[in-house]
Amino acid sequence: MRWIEDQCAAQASSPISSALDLMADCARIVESEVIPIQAASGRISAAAVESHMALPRFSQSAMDGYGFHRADVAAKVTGSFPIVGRVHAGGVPPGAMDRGTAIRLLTGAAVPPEVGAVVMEERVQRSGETVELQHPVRLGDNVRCRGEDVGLHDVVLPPRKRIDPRHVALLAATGYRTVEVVRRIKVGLLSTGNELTEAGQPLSATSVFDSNRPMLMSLLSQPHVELTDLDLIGDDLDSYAAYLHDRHQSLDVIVTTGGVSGSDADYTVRAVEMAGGQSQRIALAVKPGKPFAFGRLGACSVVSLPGNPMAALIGALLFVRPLLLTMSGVPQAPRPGIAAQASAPFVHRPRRTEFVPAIEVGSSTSGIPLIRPVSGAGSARLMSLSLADGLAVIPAGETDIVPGASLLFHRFGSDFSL
Ligand SMILES: Nc1nc2c(c(=O)[nH]1)N[C@H]1C(S)=C(S)[C@@H](COP(=O)(O)OP(=O)(O)OC[C@H]3O[C@@H](n4cnc5c(N)ncnc54)[C@H](O)[C@@H]3O)O[C@H]1N2
Ligand code: MOO
Repeated sequence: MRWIEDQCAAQASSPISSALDLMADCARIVESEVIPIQAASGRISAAAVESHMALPRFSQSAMDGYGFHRADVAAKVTGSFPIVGRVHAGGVPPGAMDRGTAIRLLTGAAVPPEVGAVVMEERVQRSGETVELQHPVRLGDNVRCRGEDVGLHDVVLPPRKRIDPRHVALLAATGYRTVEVVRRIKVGLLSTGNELTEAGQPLSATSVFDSNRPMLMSLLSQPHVELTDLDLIGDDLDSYAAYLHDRHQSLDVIVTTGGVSGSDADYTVRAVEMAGGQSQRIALAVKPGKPFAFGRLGACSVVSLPGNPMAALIGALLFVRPLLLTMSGVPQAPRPGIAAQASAPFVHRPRRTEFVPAIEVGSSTSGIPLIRPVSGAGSARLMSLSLADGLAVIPAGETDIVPGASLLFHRFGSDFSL
């Protein structure tokens, strides 16, 4: 395992990328499994899937209408055509079709090879068993050609791609019933702190409800993740270490919150070590979210996030979700975000990249979203966070942001899927 002690020693705090690099270096890509395609939405493909067929497999009518001979279409013949047959979707076309005739075709029907175009039924006059074509049509009109959608051997599912219902449809249309996906990453979540109480249990005068674990359970409840609730752990080093030792073998990742900032009452790093693993505390140049640790217990990665709720959320967004994708073999993509403009000051002390809960208040004359900080935000506060539309990012090197200045903004919905 490559640690980053040198960097930490050189800088009072480490950039976000150091923690990501450290985790990526240690992350192992998990195995794959084969599952029914109906269950594959949200899972990550393990390998490229090629089509064994062209789509459409045969030329099809795109409309309910009439097919005309390609020689007549090419010669722009109009007038009255006897109807010599009828093909519905799934039906088999009759034998060879002569010039000067028309064939009734329903949407999806196989188009006989002689047909050069299909004319919608609304565009012709039908009387008895003849059809009147008043205007010439173009070759190929309303015909779906064999292979125009998918070619034989086209990749219908790229590797390491998050599968969604569109891919499921494409797999089904090309005849697949199952697909090979990355197995779900087994993640255990625990909260630490003697002050914490499970919602629904009586509170003592100085205790607080555990909000981090429910928050992270819902944040990480994703199709490519198999979550285990590891409950609340009190501030007792021996039992914390014994618990980690017991539980880590069946998990790929343990995420902890609280007890990581390094005081004599913060047990997480020591508990990982006492359980037989290693853990590295890193002071990150991120606000909120500075105290952080990453370690290994056997094959299980242990990500330790700070206890303050907003800091825990930022840590999970910045580090835990990317780690789970890395373990699924998905290459890290730059975090999305949009350019926004400050409509009010953002107070910022340099040194840490700051994520500020912000509200969209409109857009500038050039269409750029205008944002202002939510009042009363803080690492330990939840109301301001829940009122925000997203997080504004103030780079470590900046000072206060003045109205009119540009800012990167991550919408909770589109950028973080909250
Ligand atoms: N002397 C220092 N004190 C603190 C530092 C520091 O650098 N030096 N860092 C501060 C920062 S920044 C943060 S963030 C917190 C993180 O500390 P810990 O990770 O050790 O977390 P705790 O001390 O256990 O808890 C902090 C705070 O959060 C509440 N908490 C914890 N877990 C939960 C939970 N599951 N649900 C709801 N609330 C939770 C806890 O009660 C505390 O109020 O440390 C600062 N201190
Ligand atoms: O950085 Mo702490 O993580 O501000 O709350």
